[in-house]
Amino acid sequence: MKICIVDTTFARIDMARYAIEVLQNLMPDAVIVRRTVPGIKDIPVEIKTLMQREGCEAGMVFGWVGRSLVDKISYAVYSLALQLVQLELGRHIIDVTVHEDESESEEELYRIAADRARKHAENLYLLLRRPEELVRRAGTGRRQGYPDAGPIMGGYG
Ligand SMILES: Cc1nc2c(=O)[nH]c(=O)nc-2n(C[C@H](O)[C@H](O)[C@H](O)CO)c1C
Repeated sequence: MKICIVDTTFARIDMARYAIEVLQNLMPDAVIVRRTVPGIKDIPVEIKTLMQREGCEAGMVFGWVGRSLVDKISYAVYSLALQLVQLELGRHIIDVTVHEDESESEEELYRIAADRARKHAENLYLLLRRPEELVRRAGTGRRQGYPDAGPIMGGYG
């Protein structure tokens, strides 16, 4: 089992290292192949060609989006491209992205980034190895980077 990972030099936190720790713990048999590109718009072609060349079962990508409108437009373009790559390959590529304006505090941004990377690595493990556990978690308000929102209990319908 191979997992492909692509991140960027634009990012201000090494998010991939947190995800790799979790993946190695949950899937010690998995081989992890990692590449780094300048920014998010360079990720789609890199993750696609890497997954095709390496035969990865799935991928994870780590992006950092700046505060400006042009940054956010770049993210929208990248996000669509990533969807197309997943559809073309028929493979999951988990998109771990931190938006720099999610917090004014660098400490909080660090916490968000590490939590999101770790939880999405667990999500990838569940997608690949424990799909029934994800079904069990349906509708439970899970979040990455923040505490879970939790489920809205019945009794309203
Ligand atoms: C405007 C902009 N914003 C971001 C960003 O928020 N995050 C990021 O990772 N990269 C950004 N880039 C750079 C592009 O992703 C890419 O690296 C360059 O256009 C070179 O291909 C650009 C050009």
